[in-house]
Amino acid sequence: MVPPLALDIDGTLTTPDHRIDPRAFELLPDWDAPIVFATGKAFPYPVALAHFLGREETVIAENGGVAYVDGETTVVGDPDAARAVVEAFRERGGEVGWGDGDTVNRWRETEVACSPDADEALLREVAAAVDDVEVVDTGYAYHVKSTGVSKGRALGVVTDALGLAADEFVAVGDSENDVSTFEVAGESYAVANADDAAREAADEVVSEGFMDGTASVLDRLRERAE
Ligand SMILES: O=C(O)COP(=O)(O)O
Ligand SMILES: [Mg+2]
Repeated sequence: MVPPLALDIDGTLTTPDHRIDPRAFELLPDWDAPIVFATGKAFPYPVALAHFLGREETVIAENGGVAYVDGETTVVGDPDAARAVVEAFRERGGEVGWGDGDTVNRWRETEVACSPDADEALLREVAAAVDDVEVVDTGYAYHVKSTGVSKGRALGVVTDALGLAADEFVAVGDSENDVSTFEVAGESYAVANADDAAREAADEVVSEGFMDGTASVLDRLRERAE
């Protein structure tokens, strides 16, 4: 039997230019165990991915702020604190940086994401003045979020609902927001493009980057199961 998976999305199932790698549509629909998509993106993104892969919508969004399994949604974190930080950041001249419309934050319920082009030093300075709020850099955004909210904690909520233990899962990821997943999963892999925090936390750093790395892990898990 192949193991259940906890998969990050950006940097892990994508190409270097941020597209879903087409191999996700070959490798994941028939994976014969649960898959949890665990992302920093807002709730609709992993739901849509699971939907279009023909998988159960079992997802963690907003770095653990939102978890969805078996039709149940769990929301944790203090969105008002995150919004207050971003408001103060704006008052001091900072820009969230996604342009008009801002679909990155439109459906976000527990945190606020700023563009990688945003003024990181100013954002961190403003956030440091507020209790229980932190800034997490995924390489794709700076997330202003409640401390204590994490993908790893949300994975506990999801695995309980599935009647599984987190340590039965194999996790693949690429950044700081995957460290908590790596800590609770039974086995963890960082792809070659991973940041230092993810590399350090992973059981293994694979030699290929992005979906090449993830595909190599999945191949290995399948061979092992045979
Ligand atoms: O939304 C981000 O910043 C990163 O998303 P990810 O957790 O799927 O890599
Ligand atoms: Mg990622």
